[in-house]
Amino acid sequence: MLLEEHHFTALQRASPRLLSLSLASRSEDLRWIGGTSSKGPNDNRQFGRDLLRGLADPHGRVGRRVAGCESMWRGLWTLVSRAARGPHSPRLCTRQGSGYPAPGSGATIFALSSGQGRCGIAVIRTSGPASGHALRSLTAPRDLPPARKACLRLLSDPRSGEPLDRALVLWFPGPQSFTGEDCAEFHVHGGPAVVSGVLQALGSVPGLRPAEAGEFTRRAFAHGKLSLTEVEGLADLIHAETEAQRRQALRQLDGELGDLCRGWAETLTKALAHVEAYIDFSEDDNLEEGVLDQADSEVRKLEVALGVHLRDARRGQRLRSGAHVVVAGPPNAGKSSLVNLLSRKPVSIVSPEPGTTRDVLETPVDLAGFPVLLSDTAGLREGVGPVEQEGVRRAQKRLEQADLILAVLDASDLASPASCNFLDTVVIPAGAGNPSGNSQRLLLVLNKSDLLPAGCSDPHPDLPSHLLLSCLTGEGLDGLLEALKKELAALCGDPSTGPLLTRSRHQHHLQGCLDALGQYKQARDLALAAEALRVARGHLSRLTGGGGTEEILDIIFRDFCVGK
Ligand SMILES: Nc1nc2c(ncn2[C@@H]2O[C@H](COP(=O)(O)OP(=O)(O)OP(=O)(O)O)[C@@H](O)[C@H]2O)c(=O)[nH]1
Ligand SMILES: [K+]
Ligand SMILES: [Mg+2]
Repeated sequence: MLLEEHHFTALQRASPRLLSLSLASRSEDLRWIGGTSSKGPNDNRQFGRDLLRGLADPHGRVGRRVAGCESMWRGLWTLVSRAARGPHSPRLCTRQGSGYPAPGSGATIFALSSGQGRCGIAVIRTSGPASGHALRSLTAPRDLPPARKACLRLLSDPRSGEPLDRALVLWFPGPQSFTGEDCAEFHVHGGPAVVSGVLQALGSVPGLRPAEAGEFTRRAFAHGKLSLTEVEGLADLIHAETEAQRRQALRQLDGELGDLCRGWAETLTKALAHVEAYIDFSEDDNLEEGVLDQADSEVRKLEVALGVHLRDARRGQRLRSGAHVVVAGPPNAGKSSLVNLLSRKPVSIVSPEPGTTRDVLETPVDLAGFPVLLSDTAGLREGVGPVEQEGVRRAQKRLEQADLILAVLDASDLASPASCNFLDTVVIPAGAGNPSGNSQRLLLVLNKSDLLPAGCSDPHPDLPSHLLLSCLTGEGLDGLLEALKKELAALCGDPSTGPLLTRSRHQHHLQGCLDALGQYKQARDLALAAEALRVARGHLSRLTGGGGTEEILDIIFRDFCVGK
C-alpha cells in the first residue's frame, strides 16, 4: 500500500488529534511506537521526520513498506503534520529528489554525448524545459514524435531553414527520462560538420546552453533518479577498463551499495524510534517491555555487518584503482623481462648488464581481468655506486607499499650472495608458501628455467613454494598468470559478489557510523544514546548523498565527461 498525497489529505480530514499510538507492520515486523505527549508539540518533531525518512523507499515514496490500517494512518498524519511545522519540513510529495537543487536548473542544456571525432552515429542530447521546443524547432514543421519512440526526421537550422541531416530523434518527456527532466536525443551522422551544425542550431534556440561536464548526471541526481553511490558507479562504468572493474561499477550503478546503506539506515531509524519512544513514554504503561533491549540488539547486529564490509573496503578500492604489484629481485634476474612480458609492451630496458633498471617504472596492465599497477624496480644488492643505491632505496620503499610482490630469482644463480640475501630478507619474511599468515602476499618466480639441465622438473624442492618460468621461451607463463589471477582475486575480491566499498569516502562514512555506534553503547544517558544513533545514521545518509556537502558533489561530478 502506497501512501500518496491524497492519502495525506484524507488523513488530515480523518483525525487531526491523537494521543498515543502504536504503528505496526506485520509484513516486516516493523514496529513504530510513538505519538504525541504531554510535553508539547516539539517533542515528536524529530520523531515525525525520522518516521517519514524511515518510511521513504528508494524512490522517495512514502510508506511503501507499511501495511495500511486506519489508526496507523491517523497517527502517521499527526506526526507528519507536526513534523511539517518544524524548521525542516519534510516534503510530502510522491516523488522526492535528493534535496539538492540542480545547478542552473531552469536552463536547458545540450551536448554531444557520444565520443568526439569522426564516427558512424553521434548522439546529441538536451535536458530541461525547453527540450520539446528545441526538438520542434529543429524538426519543423513536424510535431513532437511519440514519447520514447525513435523517429526519422529531417533536421534543419531554425534560423536559416538550411537542412543539416536526416536523423533519428527521440523524445523523453520528464519525469520518465534519465535526468527526470524533458529530454531529447538526436542520433545524427557522425561527421564533424553535421555535429557542429546541429550543436550550433541548438545553441540558437532560446533557453538552451551547452552543458558542463557531468551536468546531465547531476540533474539526474538532483531529481532523485540516481543516488550518490549510483552516480559514482556510473562514473566508474564510464572509466572501467577491465572486466572486473565493469562488473563492480555495474553493481554499484544498480544501487546495491545504496540499498545496503538504506537498509542499515532503516535499522538505525527503528532503533532510534525505540529509544525516543522510551524517552517520551517511559512513564506510560503502554510501552512494551524490552524496547531498549531491542534497540541494543539491532545496533549489535549492525555493528557486525558494518565490520564485515569495512574489512573488505581495501579490496573494493583496489579493484577500482588497481592492485599494486611490485616486481623485485636481485640484479639481472629478469625482472624487466617479466614486466615487459606481462604488459605486452617494452616498458623497461632489458640488458645483460646488472643494474640496468634504476628508477621505479610503473605501468597499468589488465591481468586476467583485474586492473594492476605493475612496478619494475632496481635489482637489490649492496656495495654499489650512489645512483644505483638510490634505485635500491626506492625499490625497497615500493616493496613496502606493494599489495603483491612478484619476487624474481635467476633459477641458474640461486647460490649467489644477491640471491641468498634476497631470499633471506624479502622472500622468507613475507611468508611465501604460508597461506595462513596475514603477511604481505608474495609469489616467488624462478626465471631462466631454460638454463636448467633438461629433464629436471623441480631442482629446488627446499625453497618456499615457487613457479618456474622462462621469459625467453614463455614456458611457465600460463601457470604464472593462473597464480596471479588467484592472488588478485584474493586482493580485489570477486566483483560479482565481493566488496562494494570502492572509494575511501565510503570507508570514511562507514567507519564514522561504526564509531558512533560505539558511542551509543557507552552512552549513560538516553538522550546521548539517541544522538549517537542520529550521528550514525547521518553518516549512512551522507554516503548515499543525503545531507552531504556541495564540495563532495563537485568532486564527484568533475570526473564526468561533458554530455554525461
Ligand atoms: N636465458 C634466459 N635469459 C633471460 C631470461 N629472462 C631474461 N633473460 C636475460 O637476462 C638478462 C637480464 O634481464 P633483465 O630483464 O634486464 O633483468 P633485470 O632483473 O631487470 O635486471 P636489472 O634491471 O639490471 O636488475 C638479459 O640479458 C635478458 O635477456 C630467461 O628466461 N632466460
Ligand atoms: K639487466
Ligand atoms: Mg631491470
